[in-house]
Parts: sequence; structure tokens; C-alpha cells
Amino acid sequence: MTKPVFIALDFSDAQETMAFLEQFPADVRPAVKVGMALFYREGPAIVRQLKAAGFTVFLDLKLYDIPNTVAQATNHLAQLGVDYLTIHAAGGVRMMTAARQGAVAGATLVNGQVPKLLAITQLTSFSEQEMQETQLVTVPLLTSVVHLAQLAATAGFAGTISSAFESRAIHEATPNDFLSITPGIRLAGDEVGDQNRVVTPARAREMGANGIVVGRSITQAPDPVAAYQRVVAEFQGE
Ligand SMILES: O=c1ccn([C@@H]2O[C@H](COP(=O)(O)O)[C@@H](O)[C@H]2O)c(=O)[nH]1
Repeated sequence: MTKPVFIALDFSDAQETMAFLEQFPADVRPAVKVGMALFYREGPAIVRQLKAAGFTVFLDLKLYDIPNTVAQATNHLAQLGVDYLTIHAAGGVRMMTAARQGAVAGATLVNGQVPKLLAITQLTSFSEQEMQETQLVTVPLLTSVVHLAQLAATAGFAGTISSAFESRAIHEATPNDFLSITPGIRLAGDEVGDQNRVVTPARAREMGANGIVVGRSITQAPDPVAAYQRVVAEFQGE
């Protein structure tokens, strides 16, 4: 299976988003990620629009609440036909299990296609020190990520979101088909910005990532289509 490269569509509205995607030739349909900013602006309509245009849609809302509420949310979101969905692993096995059950129930009401659920472990913007400052976690960052990945696997999730630095350890601790999808990706020489645990697409592949999320290295490039093609070639090892 080809490893996905998701473009993070962190644009201000649907018009800007669709104008960006129109730059891609008709035979190139990148997988896309809709984050909370675009979703809060445009609502479910942006997902329907992207799905109708043939895009694989990763909806990155990072759900975190009590189990019943999260189950209701995943039920509604699965009915939108999203392909991937994020939930915070910090909600624990009971919350993640409820999320999965909600997604299955929602998918059953439409086409039966259950979104792949991905557990947020520790954000790629975190350094070790910054994570410790929160005092929510008192073990090393890598230990926390691997533990949360194991909880996600127990809850029947498809994989995790972490940086590529943790991908190998995640694979060693989880079943063979468990996915490590990694944001925090930059083409060499690009600004890191607010990210912390950052690697190039080629390094992400070497480190065992099963898919990558790339925003600004593509969306703010002078030629986004060329930048996307470079990211894909590096990540696929071409
Ligand atoms: O740990 C995480 C989880 C999610 N993200 C999201 O990925 C993109 C990355 O954008 P860049 O412009 O490539 O930095 C963005 O939408 C984040 O919300 C993440 O970066 N880290």
C-alpha cells in the first residue's frame, strides 16, 4: 500500500482552500487534512465538498471529552464519510473504545466505511521540557508516546499521531498493522516555526513513519505542486 502524504489545509476558508487545490492537475488528488480552524469556520460542508471532489479526507479535530460525548461526536463525523479521524489518547482506553463504537455506529448508518481512528500522543510542537512543564506527564516523552500508543492499540485504533522520532518504538510495542502517522515534517531548509520534533520526509520514511502530514512546506512554497511532488518522492524513496 502506498504510504499517504496528507496536505494540511490550514487555510482561512473554503474559497482559499479550493483555490489552493485547483493548482493540482486533475489526475493528482492529494490526500488532505482538515484541521479544527477550517472546520470551525466552514463546518461539515467543507468535508462534504472535498469528498465530493474525490479527496481522501483526514479530519483532525483531536477529540477529547467524556466517553459518551466523544462517541456521539464520532458517530456524527463517521456519517460525513471522513477517512481518518483524530482522538486524544490521553482520554484513556474507555474513551477511545467509546470513540470507536460511535464511529462504527455512525458508519453503519451510511456506507459502512468506518474511519481509521488515530490517537494523538504528544504533539509535535512539544519539546521534552515543554511537555514536562505541564506536569500532566512525569515520564520521558518517548515513554509516554509508546504507552499511549499501546492504549490506542488496546482500544482498537488504527494508529497514532506522533513525531517520526517515536515511530520505531511505536512499531516495536504495537501490532504489525498499527500505523504511525507523523506531522512535524519540513523540507530541508524550511522554517520550523512553532514545531519542535521535526524531520524531513526522507528521514520520516527511514524512521518508520507509515504516513506523513505536511502543511507549510507545501502550502507556503512558491510552487506548491512541485513542493508536494518533492515531498512524495522523498517519502516514497523514489
Ligand atoms: O502533533 C501534531 C498533531 C497535529 N499536527 C497538525 O499537522 C499540521 C502540521 O502543519 P505544518 O504546517 O506542517 O507544521 C497542522 O495542521 C497541525 O495542526 C501537528 O503539527 N502535530
